[in-house]
This record gives sequence, C-alpha cells and structure tokens, in this order.
Amino acid sequence: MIIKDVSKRYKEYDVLKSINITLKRGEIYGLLGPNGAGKSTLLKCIIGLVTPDSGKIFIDGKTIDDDRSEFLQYIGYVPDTPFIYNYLTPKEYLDFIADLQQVPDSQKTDRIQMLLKNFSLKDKENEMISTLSFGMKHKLSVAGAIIHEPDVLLLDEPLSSFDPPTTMFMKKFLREYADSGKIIFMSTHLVHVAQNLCDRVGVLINGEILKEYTNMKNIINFENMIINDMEEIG
Ligand SMILES: Nc1ncnc2c1ncn2[C@@H]1O[C@H](COP(=O)(O)OP(=O)(O)OP(=O)(O)O)[C@@H](O)[C@H]1O
Repeated sequence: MIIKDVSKRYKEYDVLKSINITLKRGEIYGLLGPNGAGKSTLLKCIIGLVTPDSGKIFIDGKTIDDDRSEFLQYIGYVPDTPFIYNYLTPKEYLDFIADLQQVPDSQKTDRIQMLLKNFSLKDKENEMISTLSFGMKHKLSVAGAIIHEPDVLLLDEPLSSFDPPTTMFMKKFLREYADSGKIIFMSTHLVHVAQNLCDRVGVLINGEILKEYTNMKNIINFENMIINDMEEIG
C-alpha cells in the first residue's frame, strides 16, 4: 500500500500535510501521535470516509477512484468506537458482514465459527450484542473486519478497551495476521503499544510524520517531541 502526498485541510487547519508512507506485506505500521494529530483522519482517507484534498492511496496499484467496491474489498477497518448492530447476535452479525463482503457461501460457516472460537466469543454467539461488554464488542468488530481476509487491516486505537489476557491474544493474533502476508496499519497515542506491536512507527504530530522508527527502543522522547511542537506553535 502506498500513501502518496496525502493532504487534508479543515477550514484553515491543515490536518494532514503531504503524508507519504509505503507499506510492505507482513508489516505492522503504527501511527503514533497525540490527540488531534490526524491519525483517525488518515485512516479514514484510506477507507474512503474522508476524501483527501490532494494525494492518493494505492493498494496493489489501484485507487478508490478506479473501482470503489473492489478497492474496499482490500480493506478491513476497525474504528476506535466499534460500530456494530446491537439488535443482532455475534453469529448473525458476522453472517451479515460476510454477506456484505461477499464471502463465498462455501466458506462462510467455517470462517464464522473459526472467528467466534478464536476470539473467545463462542459462548456468546447467540446472545444479543447489546448485552456484550465494550471489550467484547471491540473484539467482534475486529472479527467482522477480517471476515473477508483483507490484505490491509486498519485499526484505530486498538487494544484500548482490552483486558491483559485479551490484549495478549490480540497482539499474537495481529502478529500472525501480518505474518500471513497482510498489512496492518494502526493508530495509537500510547508509546508502549507502538513499541510492543509494531515493526515500524511513524510519529505523527500536527499532520506531519516527524520521525520514523524501526528500532522501537529508540522511541524515548515522544513526549518531548509533542511538547516542543506545541511550544513552536505557541
Ligand atoms: N469532520 C471534521 N471537521 C472538522 N475538523 C475535523 C473533522 N474531523 C477531524 N477534524 C479535526 O482534525 C484534527 C485531527 O483529528 P483526528 O481525529 O484525525 O485526530 P487523532 O490523531 O485521531 O486524535 P485522537 O487521538 O484524539 O483520536 C482535529 O483537530 C479534529 O478536530
């Protein structure tokens, strides 16, 4: 996936300033930045919820303008606040998403059962989603996002609502998903999440990638970067 010169402005405020990132298969890339840095906006540009003012996003050489529904098949997206249907059960929800994502009927049942089992939601499969905890809903949202086995998984602030065992499971799951040749592109404002999970981290402050790290031990002055940047802005 190539993010090329992507810029976005809201009124007089440049939220994203010519962002360039090239992602490789097998890579987990973390966008690390404080509140309001533009992380969610960049993820939304990729999935087409926000249209950049300039620049393009390419996946396998294609853009969203070539064929919107084909392009969206490449992507799974988990927003920071899960959007799922409270009046369905987890099993019905995954069935519904599988149909939307055109998962072949021959594979649907197996995939749904595998996800319910792997995400420890099997014993809740027939409960109303409204009765699940926030963390369980978030897990279900991740399961729904990967039901069509997308090449690119976008995660906005993952792990924020998970308890320690679920966090451990999710880290392992995301690592294995990336290792199967997929790209994971995620946002976080937590240094330790970036350090523990990502192969490469871009520090996004005020709409710009100020620094990129591949050695996670070197991310030590993130807080200072934010403070310096705020002082510069005045
Ligand atoms: N639709 C919109 N209209 C106007 N301004 C917007 C809109 N969406 C986002 N912004 C502004 O763009 C800036 C970046 O927002 P964004 O949600 O991308 O930040 P973020 O890095 O994801 O922050 P957080 O960590 O708090 O989720 C913020 O100043 C926000 O108020």
